[in-house]
Amino acid sequence: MMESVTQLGSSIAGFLFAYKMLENFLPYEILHPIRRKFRKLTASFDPYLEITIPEYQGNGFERSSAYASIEQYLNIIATKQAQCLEANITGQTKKVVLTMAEGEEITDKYKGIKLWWESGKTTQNKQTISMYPREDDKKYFKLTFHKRYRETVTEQYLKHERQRKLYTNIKRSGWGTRSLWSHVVFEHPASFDTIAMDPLKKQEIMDDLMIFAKGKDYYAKIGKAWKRGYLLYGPPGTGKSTMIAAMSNLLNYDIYDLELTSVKDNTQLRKLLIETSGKSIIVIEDIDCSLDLTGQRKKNEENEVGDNKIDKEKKDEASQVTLSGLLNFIDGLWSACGNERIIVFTTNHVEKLDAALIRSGRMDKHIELSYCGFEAFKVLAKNYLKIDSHDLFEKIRGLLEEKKITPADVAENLMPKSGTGEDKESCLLRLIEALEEDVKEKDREEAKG
Ligand SMILES: Nc1ncnc2c1ncn2[C@@H]1O[C@H](COP(=O)(O)OP(=O)(O)OP(=O)(O)O)[C@@H](O)[C@H]1O
Ligand SMILES: [Mg+2]
Repeated sequence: MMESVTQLGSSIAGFLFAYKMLENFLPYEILHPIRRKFRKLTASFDPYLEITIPEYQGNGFERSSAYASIEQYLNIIATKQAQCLEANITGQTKKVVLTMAEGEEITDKYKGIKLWWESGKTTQNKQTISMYPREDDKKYFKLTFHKRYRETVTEQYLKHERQRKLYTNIKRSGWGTRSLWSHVVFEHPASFDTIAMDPLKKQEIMDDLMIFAKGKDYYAKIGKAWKRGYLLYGPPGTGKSTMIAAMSNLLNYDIYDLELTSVKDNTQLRKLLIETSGKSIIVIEDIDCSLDLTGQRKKNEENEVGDNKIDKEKKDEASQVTLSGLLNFIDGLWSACGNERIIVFTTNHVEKLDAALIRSGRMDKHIELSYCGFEAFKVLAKNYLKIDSHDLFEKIRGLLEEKKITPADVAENLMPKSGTGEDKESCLLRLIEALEEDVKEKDREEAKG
């Protein structure tokens, strides 16, 4: 008896010793299955570390931004691999669609360190009642790497300089994801420095944003969801989209550009919004055009009962998102799961918007972007011509008081024509000419009647 115990003991010791020796030589691909089988036994010797990143964090309603960015990151790696794959399939015109089965792995390399990513899910107790339209399965990513690289991986690889992203809800399939969003890296030079508008108003907006971004404790104290809504309105070319880019650059937030017309219905809208991550700006541009938000839709449908089949099919393809669906999102789910998010609506026609949509509490701040005043002009002159003053400024000041011109048009006139070596004065003169031309036109129109 004693003998067999000793024997068993020595064979375990032998196994562990062999394992310990082998781990330095055996590739992970071979070692990995052994590890899995003998996990308990080898735990203390295991040279590999695992880090798990669950999809939902905190109370379970907050999609982790780490998970979201890993998903996107792995998508890029997988797409690159897919491109190689695609090149090998001659005569195949169909796109290779990569889907990652559970437990499947993808490898990555960072500074020569090999890393393994694995996607998986744990199935929750089906008896729990979910109030939110979220699946019961908890998805996660698992990263495995050799212990000796712990510091490099956690301090550098995982904190890899965060590139900001611009997400759109144009459907694309990808690696291991059923994500409704696709993204590109967001690089836009706009900053509040270069935005042409009244300096006091600009400062007020910047302060508002900074207070929001630092307001975690404040929002928690007053029991309010950490979110803020901005309505940017004004004519085309006054800098609404530019300001959104500047906001993202100021706060280091991702942008989710939500194209409402391609959202199927309210359910899909909810899904999209739940999939956004914290520290982000959700943008709905041209809110007045995106949707028939005035309740007209229902009436139209009633009138068109007798429509022929083709019309009906067309209508079915159209977005079924309703004003109340959007409001529910802003007030309901949004409050429950949307922490550290900014929502921005833009419109050229603020007067057309449904009062319910813009009542305060939904849109916290209304910002008007308007025609170019003298202060705004000075910012543009600095941006484009690198000047703070010029003899012609006074003349321009007078003309701007008389004439409505958008910052976009001023910018267009001020920009030196490339390759012509145009000097600053000719640029200013071109602007003056454009303004005078417009003033003359206005006079003519007035004279006509
Ligand atoms: N206030 C501004 N400050 C600096 N540049 C501006 C400003 N407004 C417009 N521009 C310039 O004009 C271009 C168009 O502006 P932008 O796209 O931001 O306008 P918009 O208000 O979003 O218009 P639209 O209503 O048509 O979407 C920008 O690329 C930018 O160079
Ligand atoms: Mg715009």
